[in-house]
Amino acid sequence: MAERLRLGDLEVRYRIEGRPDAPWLTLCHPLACDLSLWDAQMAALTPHFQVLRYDLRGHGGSSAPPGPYSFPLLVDDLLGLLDALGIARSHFVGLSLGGMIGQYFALTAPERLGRLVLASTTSALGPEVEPLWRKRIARAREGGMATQVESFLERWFTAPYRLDHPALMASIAGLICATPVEGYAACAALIPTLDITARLGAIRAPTLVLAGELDSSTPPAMAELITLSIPGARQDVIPDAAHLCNVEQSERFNDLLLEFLEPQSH
Ligand SMILES: O=C(O)CC1=CCC(=O)O1
Repeated sequence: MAERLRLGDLEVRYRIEGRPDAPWLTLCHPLACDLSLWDAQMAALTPHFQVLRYDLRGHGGSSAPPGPYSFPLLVDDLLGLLDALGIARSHFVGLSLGGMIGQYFALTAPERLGRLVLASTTSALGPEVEPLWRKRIARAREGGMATQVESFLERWFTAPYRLDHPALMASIAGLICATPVEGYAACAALIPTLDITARLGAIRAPTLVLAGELDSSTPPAMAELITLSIPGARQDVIPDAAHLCNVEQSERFNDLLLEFLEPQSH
């Protein structure tokens, strides 16, 4: 069952599942989603870890304080949550926006981090994407989150997968529509500002970088740049997956997580 706690200006919704005696593993979701985005991982992870998943500021059941937000603020939220729950150290899996937060987390509080998985993410999209994100935010403000659904689903899943999974597409569309416009706008505005590649050499956590082979939002080349920048990082490309590779190829994604996180060694 999800719980809530207050951290300063933020009420955060989170869920803890898994083995109480096992190492902590924290899951951080993408833009316009919530903690349910990890549902397809839970059966594989909970026998081995104490899994914490939470809704980002401005998303799901967490509150949406007015923007602007910043990556350091999103990391403060995460650290506040870990502190409040008495979690000294956790592995971390972040996908897309969650992976951007993961890079900041690794640099800000290395002593709180075990192993790091950065999935479908980037260390810099480049200033040229700023007008695109500005337009998306403006459309969401004018017409609501329903205006974002079609293009998100097209970027997040391959066409054959969308056609074969209409009920799942409807449920993901529901997540997008349920995201408060303010929270979406404040988080989406951060994406074109990300420019952290030059700092990644300071990350010491063992790191796995995952990319969907067919991801047009954060293609494998962006994963490769992260992998080359973090000392000792490993990379895997997941075939037949677009941006939300943890959903579209959940079995392969879960296998790669478990292989990297080596739960039996704890
Ligand atoms: O939706 C996209 O195209 C890419 C994206 C950036 C941050 C995020 O969570 O998704």
